[in-house]
Amino acid sequence: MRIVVNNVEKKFVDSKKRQVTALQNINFSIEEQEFVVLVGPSGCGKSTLLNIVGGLLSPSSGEVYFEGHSLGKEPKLGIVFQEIALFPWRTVYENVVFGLEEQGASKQVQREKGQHFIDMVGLTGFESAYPKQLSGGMRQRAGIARALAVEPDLLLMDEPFSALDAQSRTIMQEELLSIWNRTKLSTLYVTHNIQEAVYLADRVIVLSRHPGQIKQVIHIDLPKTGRDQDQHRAAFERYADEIWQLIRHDAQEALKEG
Ligand SMILES: Nc1ncnc2c1ncn2[C@@H]1O[C@H](COP(=O)(O)OP(=O)(O)OP(=O)(O)O)[C@@H](O)[C@H]1O
Repeated sequence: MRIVVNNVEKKFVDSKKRQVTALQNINFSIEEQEFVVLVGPSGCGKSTLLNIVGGLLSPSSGEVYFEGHSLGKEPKLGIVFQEIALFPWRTVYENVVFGLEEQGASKQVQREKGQHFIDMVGLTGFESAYPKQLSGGMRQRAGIARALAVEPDLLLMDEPFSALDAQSRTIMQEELLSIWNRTKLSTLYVTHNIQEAVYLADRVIVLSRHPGQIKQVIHIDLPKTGRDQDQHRAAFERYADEIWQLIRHDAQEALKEG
């Protein structure tokens, strides 16, 4: 399935009743089994765009559609946010199977799929733990398992590791890539971390701000595994530098505006 974002524009009214154009003229697609990363400075509209693709916000104009999707059947989405919205009163297992329950899956299907994805994210043995008993990284793993459990057509991730310390973040990036290599889910991933974008993406979409527009699209022509190995270091840094040069000015402006 292919996800098409066609001429999307989003306007908000700010606290001073002024109209703000958060996104303008946004056109791109996410191909089947493609990992697309949206990158850009603070306030460029990354989260707004992800929420529009996920149907959580409506565009002011334009549309998002799922090509090759059977009519009458809603596409399934898996969403992972920065602050994982796990239910505190549910165990890891109960959180992971939440979407399956909503879909009306049988208890047996819930058990099989729930355990499969708990194992996949490395939480075997923590099925009965409650979110408050887990580290930040483990909570994100549970959130990812919950998103994967519904076997989504599209996985949406909004800065899923930004609240983690640097080491946990690196480990989670590696694990996400390994999970992705097994599931090959079409993914839209938001970050303002350039290294993360180059490490994960098939394609990086760089947004500019005021209004948020697509500044450039960069294909990362590196193998999907081992991008951090020595032989790819020079190319990796070239991509990272190219993206930084595109963002630099906007990032400085964003900083001045606080
Ligand atoms: N509900 C809202 N009402 C008014 N303005 C909004 C609303 N949501 C977002 N905006 C504005 O739209 C623009 C884009 O915001 P958005 O949160 O999508 O950016 P972002 O790139 O995800 O930022 P960050 O990296 O800081 O999370 C900003 O100028 C923001 O202030």
